[in-house]
Amino acid sequence: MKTPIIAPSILAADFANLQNAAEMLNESQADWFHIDVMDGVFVPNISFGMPVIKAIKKHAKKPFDVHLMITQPERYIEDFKNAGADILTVHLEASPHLHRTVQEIKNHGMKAGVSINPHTSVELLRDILPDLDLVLIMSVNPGFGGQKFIENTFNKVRTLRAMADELNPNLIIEIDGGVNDKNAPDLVNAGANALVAGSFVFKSNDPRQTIANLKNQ
Ligand SMILES: O=C(CO)[C@H](O)[C@H](O)COP(=O)(O)O
Repeated sequence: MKTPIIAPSILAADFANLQNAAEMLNESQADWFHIDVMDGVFVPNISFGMPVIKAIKKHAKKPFDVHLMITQPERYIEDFKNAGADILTVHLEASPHLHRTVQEIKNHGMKAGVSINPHTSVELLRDILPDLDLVLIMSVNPGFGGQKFIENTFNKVRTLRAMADELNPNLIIEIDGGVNDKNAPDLVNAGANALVAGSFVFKSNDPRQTIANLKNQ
């Protein structure tokens, strides 16, 4: 089995100790920091924004994989670049001119990702797929950590990997929501190559070991 990229989600960390969380991730086998930005409009929850990302960046030694769960994300591309984003992912459902948004992200020197909600068909990505570095498939309804993984995600990963083999073989397929040591191997076998894990990592007794286990199963 191929070794996946592991991107622990800061959403599940102790917000009063984000420096500790960053140092733990620096020392772990995590590949990226996953940063969830929520606006209370696109999703029914508010997380944090640019100032908090900048503060974490000061202590981080790995790329920032920033997932925008906000409406019209094109308004803030430069701000997230300045805050420290290396990969910027926007929702297909939130950006009416997605092609332009993706080009703008790349023009700002970041890798470009598009995310889809559980109800959105991967087929809707076909025409934008050659332009993307990453697709993030939500395996829970976005807005909250700690939810149950939606099993239909496996079908979506298989369909998307087949599309990517044809249109964009280097595409990173990232899964976000309810990821744990039970579903991770099957996700990778289905074609995913990046896994976000929030609660499973940060609520475990030994987050560093949990990350190592996810990476090396
Ligand atoms: O994007 C998210 C929520 O919208 C979180 O990244 C995702 O839910 C991961 O958290 P957990 O691993 O606890 O499910």
